[in-house]
Amino acid sequence: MQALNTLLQRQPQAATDAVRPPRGQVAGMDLGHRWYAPGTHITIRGLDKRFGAHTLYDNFDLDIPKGKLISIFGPNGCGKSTLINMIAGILPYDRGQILFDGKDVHDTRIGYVFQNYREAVFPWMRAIDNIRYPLKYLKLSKGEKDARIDKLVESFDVKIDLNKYPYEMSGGQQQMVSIMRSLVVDPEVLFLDEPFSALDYEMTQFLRDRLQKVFMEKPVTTILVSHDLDEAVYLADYVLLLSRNPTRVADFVPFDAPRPRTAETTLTPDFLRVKGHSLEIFQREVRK
Ligand SMILES: Nc1ncnc2c1ncn2[C@@H]1O[C@H](COP(=O)(O)OP(=O)(O)OP(=O)(O)O)[C@@H](O)[C@H]1O
Repeated sequence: MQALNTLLQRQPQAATDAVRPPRGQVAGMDLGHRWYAPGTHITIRGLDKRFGAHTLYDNFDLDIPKGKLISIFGPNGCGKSTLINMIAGILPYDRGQILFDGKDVHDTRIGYVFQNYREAVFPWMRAIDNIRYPLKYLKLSKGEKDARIDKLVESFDVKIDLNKYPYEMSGGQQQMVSIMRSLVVDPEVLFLDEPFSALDYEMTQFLRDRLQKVFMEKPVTTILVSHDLDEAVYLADYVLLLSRNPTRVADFVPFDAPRPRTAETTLTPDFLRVKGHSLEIFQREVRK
């Protein structure tokens, strides 16, 4: 709950001299001593993370493109959640730099959906108040806030009564509330840590489709951790395959099937090729 509160209460601050990146740290320019390409949103350089004597990340570099959905897939315990938590600014790292368009995470609006929705939604608030909650930290008029909520409710095609409390809702409905709450701030970056793994198939399909719809309306840089390779490929613009520790990028595989993707997408040669290739890399890493 602590991490959640920190995230929900984080307001983008005006850039100050203390947090403004040094001259030259803009997309397409030299970031310190390394080049990064135009179109890059998040740059990770020289990241180290240790848990006690165990080195999880050692001088790790990664570029994440803007407005794309990246699925992270890799062996158990390779550090998928640790990576997104470090990028989202809720877990400290030992060394390195993570910048968003040259900005610090504290100057970036982010949305985060946790796997465990039961601990993520506020049980004492109605669904609608859960969704509205992060807006109290943004400088918007009441009319603007209402308009945001109305648009989200419309996008998600919500059929349930949002005046209900979480305990009156199914797990899938609670996770939908959690996803809507992460989107209401109009995030620059959206983090999804296994958001569907505890949900039934029907609800998973529904929420994947809603997410795709929102993403098509406005492509927001999204980082998804998934244990389901079909899901990882189905939703992704790129599948980031991680190795065993110390964690490296094993591959970064593009998948550019048109959206919205449907059940038919999973039967296309392109989908089967990307999935087959990803599985091969995964099995190679697991055997190491
Ligand atoms: N707070 C912590 N203290 C000590 N070790 C930790 C901590 N958090 C994670 N680890 C260790 O770091 C490694 C990576 O954990 P992480 O949860 O990031 O992996 P993951 O790839 O998301 O795992 P999974 O596939 O099981 O979801 C694991 O070995 C884990 O035990």
